[in-house]
Amino acid sequence: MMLHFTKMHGLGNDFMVVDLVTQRARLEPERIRALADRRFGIGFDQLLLVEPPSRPDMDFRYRIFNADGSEVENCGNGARCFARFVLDQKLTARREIAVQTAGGNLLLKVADDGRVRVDMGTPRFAPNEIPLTADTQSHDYALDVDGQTVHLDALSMGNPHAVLDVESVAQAPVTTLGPLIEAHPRFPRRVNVGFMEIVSRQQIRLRVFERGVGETLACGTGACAAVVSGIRRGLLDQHVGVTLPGGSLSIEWAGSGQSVIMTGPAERVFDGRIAV
Ligand SMILES: N[C@H](CCC[C@H](N)C(=O)O)C(=O)O
Repeated sequence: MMLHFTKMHGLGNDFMVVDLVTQRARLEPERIRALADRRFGIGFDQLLLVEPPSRPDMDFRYRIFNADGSEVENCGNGARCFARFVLDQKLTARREIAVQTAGGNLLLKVADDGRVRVDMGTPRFAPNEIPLTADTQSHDYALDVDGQTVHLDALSMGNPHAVLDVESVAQAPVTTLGPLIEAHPRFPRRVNVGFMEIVSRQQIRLRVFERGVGETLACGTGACAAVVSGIRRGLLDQHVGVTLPGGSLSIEWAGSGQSVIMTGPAERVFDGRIAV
């Protein structure tokens, strides 16, 4: 069968987006990996499947799969592209959209200028909610990584994030340390690894080695996790600009028990169809 899709990106974090409201398809992990291949397939960081909701108070459900075929709980850049997609496809006319994900429910608002504001829910810090093997909750975990001790913060934005402070993202060991932490045994479901350079109390630079993908040009949940980590350690103010290799996001967090608010762009690149 032929499956229609739209290629989209949020600051260069790119997606294959599929409407499974008006189409039917079942994509196994092996097929997702093949479609994600940037030479033999379409090429993407994540696959986003748009489905009808399973609850009457929600407008849609959206499922997220990394390029390695693993299904995950949340995707910030994907949420913005999802909102743009359902409006462009006329699957809704609402500019405020409630969507279910495996990691929790999100509220999306599409502005007239096309930027999307996402209520990303509240961060979670308990080790068993990240998940992270640890005796007590902290914002400074010491991990033995290949014989060296690495200090990091860790939290959940629905999906797991580790946050490391670095002097300079340009010199950060993203490609060497990133995969070692991503697969570290103390993160039983693996982890996304953010390398944060604090520029001021209102500005950071960030690079992210994403679970199931590798380094991406941007990571929305990673930007949320880094800002939350900086705020809770007293290093950042409530509203922070995050500069990633693919562009900038605005992140706000008013503190414990409050939602993280992310605002940024979402772009369509092309429509296509592929045999599945
Ligand atoms: N790699 C992530 C999912 C995608 C997150 C990212 N693309 C974003 O914008 O939040 C994980 O395994 O949890």
